Amino acid sequence: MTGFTDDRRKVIGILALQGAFAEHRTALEKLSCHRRLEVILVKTIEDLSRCDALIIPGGESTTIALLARISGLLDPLRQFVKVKPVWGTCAGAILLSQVVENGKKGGQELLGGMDITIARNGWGSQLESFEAELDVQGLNDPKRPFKGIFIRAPVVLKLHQSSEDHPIQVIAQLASELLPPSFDSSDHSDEPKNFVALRQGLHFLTTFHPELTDDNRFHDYFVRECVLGRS
Ligand SMILES: NC(=O)CC[C@H](N)C(=O)O
Repeated sequence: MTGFTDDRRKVIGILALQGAFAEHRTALEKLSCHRRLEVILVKTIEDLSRCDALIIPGGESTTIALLARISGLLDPLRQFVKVKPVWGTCAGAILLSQVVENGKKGGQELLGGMDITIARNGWGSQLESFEAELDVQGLNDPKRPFKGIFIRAPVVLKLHQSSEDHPIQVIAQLASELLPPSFDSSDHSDEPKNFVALRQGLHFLTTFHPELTDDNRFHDYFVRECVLGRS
C-alpha cells in the first residue's frame, strides 16, 4: 500500500525440516538491523503463516521436499512463494527453481519461484565440495570478494525468458576459470553456469552456503532488498 509504514518487526522464517537452518539463524541475529526482525524456525503450517519472508536452507532437496509433504507444508509453501520473499541456499535453491535436471529418480517436487533450470549435484563427484572467491557486484562492499562454500552444489543451467517486470539479476559469479573442466569453453552455449547468486522479483538464490561463513553480506542483502525494502 503506497505510503504505508509498517513498524511491526518483520518475521523471517527459516524452514527447519532438515539441513543448515541453525546457521542461518545465527547469521541473521548478527545483522545490524536484527532488531527490526523476528527470526523463527518453521516446522508447521502455523509457523509459516506468521512469516513475512522465508529462508530455505541447504541440506538435501529431496528430503526437504519429502518432509514438507509429510508435514502438510508443501502446498502452503507453494502458495507462500507466489506472494512473499524467499531465499533458497543450495538445496533451497533447487526447491526454488522451476525445472531441475539430475533430480531424484521418479521425479522431484519443487516449489518454483525462479524462472531457471538448475542441475542438482551439478559439479559431479569430481568437485563435490570446494571453496572459491566470488565476484559479488550486487552486494555491499562489492570490491571485497566473498568466500563461496560449495557442497554438492547445484549449477544454474538456464535462465528462462522472464517478463520485464521480473528480470533475473546476477548478484554473484564464479570466475569462469574455476568452472570444472566439463564446463569449459568446449561448451559453446552461453548458458550461465558460473552464475551462483540470482535475484528475481521477491526471490533470491545462492547455490553455495553463505551461512557457513562469518560474512553475512548475503543475509544483509536479502533482508535489506527483499524483506525490509518492501515495507
Ligand atoms: N549442500 C546442499 O544443500 C546440497 C544440495 C543437495 N545436493 C541436494 O540435492 O539437495
